[in-house]
Amino acid sequence: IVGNKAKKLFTLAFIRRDNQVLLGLKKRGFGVGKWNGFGGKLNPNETLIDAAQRELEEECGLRSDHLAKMGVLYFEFEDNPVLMEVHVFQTSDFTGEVKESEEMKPQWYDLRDVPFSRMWPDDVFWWPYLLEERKFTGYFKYKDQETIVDYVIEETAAL
Ligand SMILES: Cc1cc(-c2ccco2)c2oc(N)nc2c1
Repeated sequence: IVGNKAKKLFTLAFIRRDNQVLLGLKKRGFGVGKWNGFGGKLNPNETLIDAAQRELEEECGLRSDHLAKMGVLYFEFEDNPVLMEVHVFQTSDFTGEVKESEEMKPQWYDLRDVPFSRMWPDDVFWWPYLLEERKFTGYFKYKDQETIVDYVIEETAAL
């Protein structure tokens, strides 16, 4: 399903604490106005973990040496040649103080109150895997930032 489009790597990290998850409200740029995990593009010569750790610290002030790989999500937009390959990480083992950045306004959410209506529409399909610590691989084709026209999600043995 991922054909031969040019793939661009991104990271996405979720911080857990007790029955809460830390989300960030994107203040500008891609996905502005949506709550999401923390992440972004890789710099040249950066590994996925390096990039995930860097973006986490830049966007919310927290650091972790224990980011566990939870899933890979592929996103494409109908009118866009790029295939986004987003590597999803999670940890409850972190240090530092939560701080707002220019990119993100962080806020703790109870897992029973996750604001899915103000997040990317694909999240409802894979968050159950994330919360149950089950590895997943997903593919979502978007028409626009609110409309999914096609998707596949599956549990993945090894990532
Ligand atoms: C199309 C799209 C992109 C991202 C993304 C970009 C960088 C990191 O993640 C998403 O994140 C989530 N939760 N849905 C997403 C959809």
